[in-house]
Formats: sequence, structure tokens, C-alpha cells
Amino acid sequence: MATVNEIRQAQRTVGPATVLAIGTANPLNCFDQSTYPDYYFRVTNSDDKIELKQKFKRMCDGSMIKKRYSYLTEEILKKNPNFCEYKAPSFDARQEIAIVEVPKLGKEAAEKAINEWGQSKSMITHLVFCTTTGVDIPGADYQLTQLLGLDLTVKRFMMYQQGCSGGATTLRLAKDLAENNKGARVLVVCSELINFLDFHAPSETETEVLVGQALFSDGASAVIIGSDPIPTVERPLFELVFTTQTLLPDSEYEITAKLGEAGLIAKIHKNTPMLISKNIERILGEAFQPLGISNWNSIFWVAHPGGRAILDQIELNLSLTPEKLKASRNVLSNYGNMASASVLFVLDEMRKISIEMGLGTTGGGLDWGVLCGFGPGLTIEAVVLRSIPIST
Ligand SMILES: CC(=O)CC(=O)SCCNC(=O)CCNC(=O)[C@H](O)C(C)(C)COP(=O)(O)OP(=O)(O)OC[C@H]1O[C@@H](n2cnc3c(N)ncnc32)[C@H](O)[C@@H]1OP(=O)(O)O
Repeated sequence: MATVNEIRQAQRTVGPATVLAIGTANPLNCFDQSTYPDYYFRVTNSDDKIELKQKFKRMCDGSMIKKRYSYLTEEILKKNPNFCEYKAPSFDARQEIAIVEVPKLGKEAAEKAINEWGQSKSMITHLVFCTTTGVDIPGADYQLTQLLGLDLTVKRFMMYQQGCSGGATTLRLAKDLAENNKGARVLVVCSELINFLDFHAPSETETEVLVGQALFSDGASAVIIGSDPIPTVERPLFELVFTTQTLLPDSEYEITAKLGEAGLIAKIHKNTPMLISKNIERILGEAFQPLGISNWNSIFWVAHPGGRAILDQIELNLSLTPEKLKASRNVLSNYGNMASASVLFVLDEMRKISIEMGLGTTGGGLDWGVLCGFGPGLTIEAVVLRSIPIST
């Protein structure tokens, strides 16, 4: 008879969790950021708010975003005039769309990840689904299981309302699942229609609401996580070595997103970039201490592209060279802020840049890196990554 200790040992893997594949997806509707203020004020019948429009234009101009994606089209807005008011009742109509479209967009990203992985989806043992876009019972995890035709014994975890740090939280959970369940293959899906759910007319009194209108975008990302990859069959992209989550004190009102009759009302306060950048060095110091790393230019960076000011402040406070946040800035520029889905887009961008530039490892030629999530709380998530050599 096996001892409890032997059973425990048999459940654990030898190596760390690895990222085995990445997939991303966006709705078809794409907005040019330079013309968005004209579009946004026109469709919300707010062209008379001339000063507010100028302020919004300054936000969009300063965002360093070129384009963003949205499920919303003018046709949908015409059918749902309350979406174009500020705080008009619209929850039911938004919810009806979100419960169908969030899993659907997640499926698109998941299928791309599964294709890259190249294995049968019957090998998926766990599903982690993350969204800030709506709630439902049974949840988006259930819907995706049905849409993908996953095995009915797949072990599901539904993470609602985590905000932008959720992408990193899913990796923390998936690492524990993969390393403590030998043979586990975890499908992680972050699907966000945050531009859609948080779309409202501009408010002259609550200008923090404008930040989300200028930055948020719709998108989904998916990864497959597993330990001890099957040699020559599975091709890992990154190892997940260590994870940490920290709440910043006295910051609960910095990022809020209230879900109610009017949909999601996200408010982002001006101190957010300063608070994140002020605290990040301490968190990184603790995470990298066992590796003896304290030079933040010696690692590769996969940071949530929450907004240009967040990336600028981190770069400034840690004296990072400009290329360090290139992957984050590329994603911000080409997609905007897709909440929890964003950081996995950055991970994808990191390995793509590395391959395109022939940099030797998936981490831009470096061995060690960090993936950071920033979200309500304020919450900072950090995942210590190890890159994989790129074979030529
Ligand atoms: C949802 C989640 O869970 C997690 C998230 O990722 S939340 C998103 C986190 N993102 C942020 O915190 C955004 C950080 N901010 C930025 O990137 C930039 O400030 C920005 C793109 C919004 C604007 O760009 P900028 O070049 O810095 O312009 P800046 O001059 O500071 O701001 C333009 C105007 O917007 C106003 N503004 C900027 N941030 C504001 C805020 N949070 N609330 C209200 N107004 C704001 C400024 O006061 C300014 O107004 P005036 O021109 O009338 O004085």
C-alpha cells in the first residue's frame, strides 16, 4: 500500500510549469484612435460639450494608442440608445450580449492556442476562465467548455471581476495546478469586452470615467500551461518560476469598476501610475532576491499596458532603457488596454519580437524576465519567467 507521502510525491511534477502555446483574438470592428474623439462625441450626442471633447482629445492624443477594437458598432448603438447615455439603465441588454460574446471570443483565442500546441483538446485537464465583462450562472467557463467540446471532467475555475491584473492571476493559478497535478494541461482564457461594457456618454462631472473611454479595447487571449513537456512533441515558450501578489495600502479607490444597472462604470484616478511605479521595485526586489538579480535592465519585461503614463513612470523610476517596455508599448499602440487579456498579448509579442529579431531566447536574448499585472485593489501581480532558447 502506498503511503500518503508517496501519493503526494506521485501527484507532483519534476519541472516548473511552462507556457506551451499562446493564442489571441479581437472583434472585427477596429477604431483609429486619432478619429475616435469625433466618433465618440457624435454617437453619444455630446458634440455640444466642446471643452470636454478637447480634454478627451488630449487624453487620446497622449495615450500612444494607434488603434483599438470593439464589439460595438454604430448599428448596435442605434438599436440600444441607452448605451449612448451616461448611467442610463442598460444592464439587461449589455448582459444579453456579454454572456454570448465573451465565451465566443475566448473560444477564438483558445482554438489558436490549441492549434499552436498541436495536441488533442481531450488532453486538457483544467480550464481557467477570466473576465471582467459580466457575470452569469452557469458561467463563461461552462459556456466555453460546451463551445470547445472539452471533456466533461475538465476542472473549471471561473474568475470574474479581477480587472486588469487578472491575466497575471490566471498564470499564478495555472502554475499551481500544473505543478501539483502530474500530467495536467491547463487551458487559460482571458476574454474581455470591456470597451463594450464600459461604453457610456462622457460625463462633465465624473471625468475619471473618460480614461476608460480613451483606453479600453476588446480582446481575448489564451495559453496552455503544463509541466514536464513531452520531449520533441511539446515546445515550451517560457517557464513560470515564481509568482507573487501584493495589495497596495490605501489605494482602494484608485481603480474601481462598478457593475450595475448602467453596465460597468470604471473610474481610474490620476495617482494610479505613480502608486504602481513607486511600489514596483520593492515587489521585484523580493521576487528576484533568490536569483540575486537587482538590475532591472538585465531582465526582459512583460508588463500590463494599462496606459502610457504607467509604462512611462515604471521606465523612469527603475531607469529602464527604452527597449525594455517595447513589447508592452507595441501592444498598447496596436490594441489599447484589453484588461486581463492584455498581458498575455504582451507575452505573445515578446516571443514574436525575439524570433523575428533572431535574439536567441524567447525573452529577447535574456534568460530571466518578469510578467506584471496591475489592477483594482490596487493589486500588483508579478510572475518570474525564464525564457527558452530559440533553436535555429
Ligand atoms: C481596469 C483595470 O483593472 C486596470 C487598468 O489597467 S486601469 C487603467 C490604468 N490606466 C491608467 O491609469 C491610465 C494612466 N494615464 C495615462 O496613460 C495618461 O495619463 C492618459 C493617456 C490618460 C493621458 O495622457 P497624457 O499625455 O498623460 O495627458 P495628460 O495631460 O496627463 O491628460 C490629458 C487630460 O486628461 C486628464 N486626465 C488624465 N488622467 C486622468 C484621470 N485619471 N482622471 C481624470 N482626468 C484625467 C488630465 O487632467 C488632462 O486634462 P487637461 O488637459 O484638461 O488638463
